[in-house]
Amino acid sequence: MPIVKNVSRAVSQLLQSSGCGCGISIVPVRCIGVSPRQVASDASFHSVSFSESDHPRVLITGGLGQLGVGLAKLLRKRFGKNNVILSDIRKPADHVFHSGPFIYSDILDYKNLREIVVNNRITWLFHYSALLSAVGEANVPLARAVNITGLHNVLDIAAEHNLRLFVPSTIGAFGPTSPRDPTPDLCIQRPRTIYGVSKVHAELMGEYYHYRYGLDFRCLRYPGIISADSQPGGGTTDYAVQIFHDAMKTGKFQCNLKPDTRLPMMYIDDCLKATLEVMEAPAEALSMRTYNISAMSFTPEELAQEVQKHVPELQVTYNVDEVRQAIADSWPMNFDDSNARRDWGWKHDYDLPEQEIQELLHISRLQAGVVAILVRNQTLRGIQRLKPSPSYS
Ligand SMILES: NC(=O)C1=CN([C@@H]2O[C@H](COP(=O)(O)OP(=O)(O)OC[C@H]3O[C@@H](n4cnc5c(N)ncnc54)[C@H](O)[C@@H]3O)[C@@H](O)[C@H]2O)C=CC1
Ligand SMILES: CC(=O)[C@H](N)C(=O)O
Repeated sequence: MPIVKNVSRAVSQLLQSSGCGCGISIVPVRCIGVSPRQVASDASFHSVSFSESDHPRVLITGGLGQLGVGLAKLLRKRFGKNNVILSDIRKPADHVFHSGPFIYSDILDYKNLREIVVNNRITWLFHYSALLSAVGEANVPLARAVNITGLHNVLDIAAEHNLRLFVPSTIGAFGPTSPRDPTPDLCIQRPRTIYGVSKVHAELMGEYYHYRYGLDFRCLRYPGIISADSQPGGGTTDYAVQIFHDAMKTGKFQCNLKPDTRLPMMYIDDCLKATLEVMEAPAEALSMRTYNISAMSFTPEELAQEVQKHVPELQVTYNVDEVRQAIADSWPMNFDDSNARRDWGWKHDYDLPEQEIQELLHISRLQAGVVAILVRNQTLRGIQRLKPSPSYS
């Protein structure tokens, strides 16, 4: 039985354009001063643009989505607040704006992105901007621009300025002809979404730039990510976040996938930990540049049963969204991440249920004014309705 150790805040924004930068439709003209083609073909595989004793200076693109704010928090703890710049095309919430450097950056604006990298002497770039699977199918031209043209901009700038570059890929980079249970790192990849196609493209382009120009490209294929205090951006796995909000807010949850749809999932802390670990791994340890990472795998029915142990009144119904279901049916059911475990010691912390609670992890207020008590263990253990905490008001 797969379990989640945390409970999420806020409602899902499935297919909501504002959460995904869908207002952006112009692809600016590129202004390349130094093409990656001018990078020496015998350049070192290792990015050495900063002294190993220094902290990296980090830029996160698309940082206001589900994962970026948490990543910034983790990296700031590690490298110092002012060494990590969060960027996006959206306006940050007050608490995000005041938590560390934030800058506007549209990844489709090559010149602006380059300026930011140069002026801030960036050495590591985490490229999180993307349109996810469901919103991508709803706006293919925009997904193509953001996920492919944007990636090209980032790759060129990273190569020109010797950055260490992290680009996340996804279980969505596989398709119906890939082995699904489990899915290894190297196998047929013929995804049938623009999201998946753009992610395979990112994997291949990143690896090409690595071998051709020496770009220090690192990539993890994330499962669906479950988070407590951030909203999902319009993907197929969003239901696994939404169920917690609905359990807390209304006691009713309508799932848009069939009850037996099994997908790989991961708690956000594991995802961000893996991201930092692979970026810090010595280059010699990396036998590949794109790795699967895995933690748990569950179906909506299994997750609902687990949540109902804690919220017995939760009513779950199913109203299948054909687009999402077709996507989910083509994705891996279980992910083989043995290469990551062998090469750089990847190990997840949050997994199938274990009965002992270790410690209270986190308190998050939901929109409805209730508070979820989140416990630290491999299981979702307690949800309580409390008055809003003043600290969140
Ligand atoms: N959340 C998940 O379950 C998974 C996420 N990933 C990948 O991780 C990365 C981050 O994911 P999330 O935070 O969930 O995505 P998200 O959809 O929540 O956030 C993406 C962000 O990109 C920004 N963006 C859109 N167009 C932009 C542009 N032109 N310039 C700059 N920013 C732009 C949006 O404003 C948004 O804040 C993505 O690349 C995604 O593909 C991979 C697998 C699973
Ligand atoms: C698994 C992903 O890449 C994302 N959450 C999506 O469902 O599109």
